[in-house]
Amino acid sequence: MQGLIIENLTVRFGAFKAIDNVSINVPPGSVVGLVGESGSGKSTIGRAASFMTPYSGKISLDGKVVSSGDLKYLRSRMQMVFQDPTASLNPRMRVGDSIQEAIKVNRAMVPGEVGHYLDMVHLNKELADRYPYELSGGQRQRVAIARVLAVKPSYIILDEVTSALDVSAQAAILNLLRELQSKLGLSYLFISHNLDTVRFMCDRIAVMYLGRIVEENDAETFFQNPQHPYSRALLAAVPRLGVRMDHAPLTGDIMERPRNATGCRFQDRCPAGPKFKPDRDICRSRDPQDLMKTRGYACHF
Ligand SMILES: Nc1ncnc2c1ncn2[C@@H]1O[C@H](COP(=O)(O)OP(=O)(O)OP(=O)(O)O)[C@@H](O)[C@H]1O
Repeated sequence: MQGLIIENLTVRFGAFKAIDNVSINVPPGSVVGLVGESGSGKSTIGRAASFMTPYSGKISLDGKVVSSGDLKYLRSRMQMVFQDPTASLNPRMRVGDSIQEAIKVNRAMVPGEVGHYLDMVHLNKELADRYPYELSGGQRQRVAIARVLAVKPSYIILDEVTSALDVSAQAAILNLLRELQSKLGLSYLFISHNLDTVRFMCDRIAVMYLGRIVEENDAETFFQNPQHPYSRALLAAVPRLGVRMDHAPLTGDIMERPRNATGCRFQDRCPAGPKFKPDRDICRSRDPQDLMKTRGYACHF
């Protein structure tokens, strides 16, 4: 059967059972959200599926059961992006070298490929010469995504990928991930405690509570009519919920980085216009109020 299929996964840390017999299926081309409060076991599922944590149970990718002996196969088909891009990028490696390293894991590099992957995540090719510390948090996360894309995986586990970013960078990264998903036909296991972002991103949602999945449903049903009392409590704890961009924009479009002296190509739509300084090369508005006024139009940076 096609897809990332996790069956009867159990993870123990000593006597503590962090994951208790969890099964979850990420069909090809879909985005499945994993939500739940802190400590419920979301990240442990992601780490176990990537063989970073020992587990019992069965994990298969497009019909092939994978084990710790199949790491090369697994890494070529499935990749993971973490909350903190600083931790996943080598601080001593220039951005371009870092992407090149990821490309060369499975194949020979084609000239211009580094630039191609920077382009895919909407970063200027000139950033290839910079070190991670010379980038913003949003730019670093884009580089982490570019590295993952360079391996050409079909499945990506995204673990709280926007949690460390400010609101405008969060919106831009979410838009980028959706764009890449539809363009490349990727499948995501999207781990988040933020129900707004989950609603924006996901087709299906699984709810974790104390190491177990207590509800799994398609996204709209989950938000309209949650079945489990814990799901209802989780939703009730959110002061305000957004909706998917297709219906009414939560995060809107992405403001492009200014490409020339005349500035951002969305400048005419940017209510933060007076704050925009073309000479500074970035949209200056990072104020959530501005984002709300713009219905979420957010600059990349
Ligand atoms: N290496 C470890 N050793 C011992 N216990 C661990 C380890 N990793 C995770 N745990 C425990 O397993 C449980 C699940 O942790 P996990 O990080 O998966 O939760 P989470 O839902 O991702 O939380 P958060 O949203 O805060 O990241 C927690 O009780 C945590 O303390």
